[in-house]
Amino acid sequence: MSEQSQITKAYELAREHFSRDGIDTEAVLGKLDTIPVSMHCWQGDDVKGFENPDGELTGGIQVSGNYPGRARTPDQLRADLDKAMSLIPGAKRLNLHALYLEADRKVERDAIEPKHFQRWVDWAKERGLGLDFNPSCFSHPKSADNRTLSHPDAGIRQFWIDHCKASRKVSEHFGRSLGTASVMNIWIPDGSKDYPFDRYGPREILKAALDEVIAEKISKEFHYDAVESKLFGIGAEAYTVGSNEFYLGYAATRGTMLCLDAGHFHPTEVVSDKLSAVFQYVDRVLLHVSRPMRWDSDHVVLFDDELQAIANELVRGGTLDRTAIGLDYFDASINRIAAWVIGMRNMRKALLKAMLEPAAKLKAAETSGDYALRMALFEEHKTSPWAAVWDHYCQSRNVPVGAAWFDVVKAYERDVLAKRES
Ligand SMILES: C[C@H](O)[C@H](O)[C@@H](O)C(=O)CO
Ligand SMILES: [Mn+2]
Repeated sequence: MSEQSQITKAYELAREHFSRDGIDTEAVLGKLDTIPVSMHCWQGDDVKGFENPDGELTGGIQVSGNYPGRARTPDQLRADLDKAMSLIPGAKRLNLHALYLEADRKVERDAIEPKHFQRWVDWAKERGLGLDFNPSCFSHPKSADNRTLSHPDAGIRQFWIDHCKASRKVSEHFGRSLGTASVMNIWIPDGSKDYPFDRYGPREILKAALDEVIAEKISKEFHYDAVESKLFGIGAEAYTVGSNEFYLGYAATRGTMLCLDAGHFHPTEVVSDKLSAVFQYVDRVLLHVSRPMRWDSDHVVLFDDELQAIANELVRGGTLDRTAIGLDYFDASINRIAAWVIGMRNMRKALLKAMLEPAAKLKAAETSGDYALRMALFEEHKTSPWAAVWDHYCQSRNVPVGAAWFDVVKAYERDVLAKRES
């Protein structure tokens, strides 16, 4: 029997298995197809961008590793994205940072315009992709002292306010051009290395600055604002202006999205437990799915317990429609395209596995207080034939099944990446 027929046969058995719990796997796969995952452009070039690629990465985030083949031009990055996306099933978006503009001369951040991203828009349109956006408030001389939107100097602060305002115009242009709203996430590195005297003042300034940034109404048909909290950064260990409490309050009172980055909390805290809490107060959430390793290390997303717990929460809580899922990590120590593919496939795998849970039985067991049954069902689902459904999903969506995608990445590495300057 051919491998293709084996996959189909295994799927038919799995389909029967899940139908016994009233789950229609075809309907699940149809739904899965429609859930977009936003792939972050910055995994492809170690967060360097095209404004000043030789500049230093600042803002308390770090890329480690020196694997050859990094994209050095927008065309190279787009080619790498195409290759990665061809190996990932389901709906995808691309998440761009302002650093990835294209211009024939230097454009200051407060002067970026939609035209500097038009080639990205054309590329996305040809592929039927949505675009998301981020102002880049780091890796710049004006962010050197770890203050941007909360800067005490009104001139510097205004520069960053204007950058964020200009970014909203770019984001709106994405939404208008592509017919799908762009989510624009504001993350700033503002904080301090050691204990500050004044924790209140900078937060008061930040609140006013953000209010100025979002003052102009933009239709949600085209654009959403999101704000991303953080616990600490390198060089900002003692105090982060945009903390979780700050942004939760901001999003709840201003009606913006709240961005939860899986690496931005105390190591024993998990985003999966926060979702059902914040959804009581904010309408929409942006997820930065990442993998912290002892700190906000931005490791490649694995198919691990927390990823599954995040997906379970979105499915069980019925909040998928209120969530924008994006990835956020940057690993320069391995093939960068493989890093994208692994994380993106894992995200979708976790969503699929969550959608195949015997939800009705689990709910009934919990409601009736039969916690042993609940535990048994959880445990049995771990080894249910969900992986056969995943293989069929990949096969039927014309992307490689199993690790076959890795051969494609290796061939691309040999034929394309290895020929790039080192
Ligand atoms: C480059 C990203 O915007 C950045 O990683 C941000 O989202 C973040 O998580 C900073 O720690
Ligand atoms: Mn993030």
